[in-house]
Amino acid sequence: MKIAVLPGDGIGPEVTAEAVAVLEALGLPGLTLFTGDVGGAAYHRHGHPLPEETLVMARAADAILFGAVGDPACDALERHLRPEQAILGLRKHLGLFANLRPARVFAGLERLSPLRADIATGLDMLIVRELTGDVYFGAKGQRTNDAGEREGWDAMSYADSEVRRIAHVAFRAAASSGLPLISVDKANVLETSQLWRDVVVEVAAEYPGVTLDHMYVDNAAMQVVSHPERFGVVLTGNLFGDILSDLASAAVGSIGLLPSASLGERETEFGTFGLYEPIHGSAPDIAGQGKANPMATILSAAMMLRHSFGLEAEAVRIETAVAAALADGILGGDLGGSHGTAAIGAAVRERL
Ligand SMILES: NC(=O)c1ccc[n+]([C@@H]2O[C@H](COP(=O)([O-])OP(=O)(O)OC[C@H]3O[C@@H](n4cnc5c(N)ncnc54)[C@H](O)[C@@H]3O)[C@@H](O)[C@H]2O)c1
Ligand SMILES: CC(C)[C@H](C(=O)O)[C@@H](O)C(=O)O
Ligand SMILES: [Mg+2]
Repeated sequence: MKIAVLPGDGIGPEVTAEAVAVLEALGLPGLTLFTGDVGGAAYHRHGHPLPEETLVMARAADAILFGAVGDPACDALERHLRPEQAILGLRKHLGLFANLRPARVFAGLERLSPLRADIATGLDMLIVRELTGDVYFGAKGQRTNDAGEREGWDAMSYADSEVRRIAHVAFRAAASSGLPLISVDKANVLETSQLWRDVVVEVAAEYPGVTLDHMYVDNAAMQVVSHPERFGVVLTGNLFGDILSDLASAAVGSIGLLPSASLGERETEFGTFGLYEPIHGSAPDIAGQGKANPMATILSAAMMLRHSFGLEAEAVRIETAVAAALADGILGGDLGGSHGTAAIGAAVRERL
């Protein structure tokens, strides 16, 4: 079982080190880890945020554990050289179109949420975010318009097949969990969203047991914090999913708690090939201070064991240990506590 570990920038190396230590603490036989450069760290060393050798390593692995990329020192570089291109490039090159972002308030941990406890208690949703299309990957640029003014532009589009394959992922998740499905779009304004909605309705015919609703993204943002219990599986595009998942993380308590899995169609001998990362970024404001909460990355490692290695019991072991640490008051600064990165990692390992 080969895992490519790509720590990246800022707090990325700090949080991945703890997740790797958790994996090692499980003592799984046959686990081999390789480390590669991505992001600003790779740019500074190799002149490119996603060096060819990193891509080769990623392709050769059965799963990827990714930290975060992003470095303010690189923000003035041409876009194709910026750290963020590493994660966008990995998703695109590896065909990882299905991004699973579960957001859940653990039972008894409603107090971590800024929402009223009676509202927070119903928050348990799976955001299924399309990850390789939308305005992220359309043509873009800056130009001078006819009025002689500077203008920036980004083309948003989705092809039928792109919507269809991610819709199937969401419908399957809804069918197997018995949860209702809400598709989030902006079909009242955007043609891209109208096509999205039409395709989702077509796919729905294949899943008669799944309850489907559609919601405009502005309304969805409002309801995630006012009525989170209405959401089970949430199907949405790349941009809306990016925004809604940060919102959902705040409703849970912190962005330092939300993991993700990015999956494609490739199967290995162990499970589905995938990339696993916290939903947060490189957090330059707290990088290098040992303050980052590694739980999102540790929970991402649990998702890796589940989806890429078929190790459900070990995944649950990690998730239970994280929940136990939180219940015991092991809280990072992001949750109003004073535990540092290493202390949180150690506390999770003690509870495995
Ligand atoms: N997948 C990724 O690699 C990824 C994701 C998001 C942002 N980014 C990049 O990260 C950089 C910073 O972006 P940003 O500031 O908008 O978002 P961010 O997620 O890095 O940070 C937002 C806020 O949340 C806090 N935070 C984030 N993760 C935390 C953790 N584990 N523990 C405690 N606090 C945490 C940060 O300190 C900051 O105050 C940018 O370059 C951005 O492009 C990368
Ligand atoms: C860093 C950025 C490209 C990325 C995204 O927008 O997908 C991040 O915000 C995320 O949520 O993984
Ligand atoms: Mg994001």
